[in-house]
Amino acid sequence: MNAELTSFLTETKEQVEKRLPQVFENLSIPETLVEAMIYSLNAGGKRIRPALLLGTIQSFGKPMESGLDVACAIEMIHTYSLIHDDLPAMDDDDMRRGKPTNHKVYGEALAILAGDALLTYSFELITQLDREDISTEQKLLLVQEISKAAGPEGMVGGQVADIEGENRSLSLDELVYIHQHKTGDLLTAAIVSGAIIAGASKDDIANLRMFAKELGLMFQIKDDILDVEGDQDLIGKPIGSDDGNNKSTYPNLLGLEGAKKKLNEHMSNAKEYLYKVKMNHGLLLTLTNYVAERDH
Ligand SMILES: CC(C)=CCC/C(C)=C/COP(=O)(O)OP(=O)(O)O
Ligand SMILES: C=C(C)CCOP(=O)(O)OP(=O)(O)O
Repeated sequence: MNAELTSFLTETKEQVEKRLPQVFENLSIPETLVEAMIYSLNAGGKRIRPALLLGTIQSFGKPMESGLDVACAIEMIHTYSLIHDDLPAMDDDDMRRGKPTNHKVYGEALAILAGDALLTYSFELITQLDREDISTEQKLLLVQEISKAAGPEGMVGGQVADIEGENRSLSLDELVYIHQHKTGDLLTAAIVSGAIIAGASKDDIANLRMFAKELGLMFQIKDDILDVEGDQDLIGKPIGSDDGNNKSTYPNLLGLEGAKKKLNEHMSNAKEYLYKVKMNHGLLLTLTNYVAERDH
């Protein structure tokens, strides 16, 4: 990873991790609930969605600070999805981000409710934004974009298709549907939200959306590849869990080399769309390379 990207990822991670606990201050919440929410939020993670959102704002020459709370909101939605994905009714995983999963520490009921609270509070946070540089119309666009990405047509729909696809072999089209919605849509929402906050034009948003769709596929294909050849200590959970859960993955369907070839094809497509956007491309290009080359 180049030094500039390392410092960008470190800086955005630090900003988000400082802000996240602050957004729960002065709220009247049962102590165990806030503890369970903060447990998973604090458990680490690459914070790639906040980095993409903030990086998009910066690439349009606007102050990243304007997107900090929305970046936190999207990280809260992502964290809820991981808490629920790990539940016994879903992937039944014991470890996440190098720590016991939320339900292992707090029990299933509280894990479900901590996820629910993270999801709902994320939207409360966006509607409460009080900044001169974000209009009411922009807030409405953000809520529309993010709720659609997280909801039945987005991440939830993708997760249902993923569960229904277990124990049978899927076609590539079916797998693309799952990857795009389960993973790609929230990553897309992060990038498009950055563009909305930066006041980007409709054309630029449309091209960024196409870029993000390709990036979302890349992200999950790489996750599948890491599940085969990654390092357990870096990933923070056992490798081979996709096989254990009888999931169809790119490496299962196309072989490891075939999966890597697809990853590269989507990377080329992503960069083509990115070059069409009127912005400074450098940062999002390096983030695209990072998605393909990351080790966890
Ligand atoms: C509505 C819900 C609960 C959505 C979950 C979405 C999601 C991306 C789960 C992780 O996928 P994964 O199982 O492929 O990733 P990991 O290998 O990290 O568990
Ligand atoms: C969508 C997928 C593949 C689940 C894991 O997401 P990340 O790889 O972003 O997980 P963290 O870094 O946030 O733990």
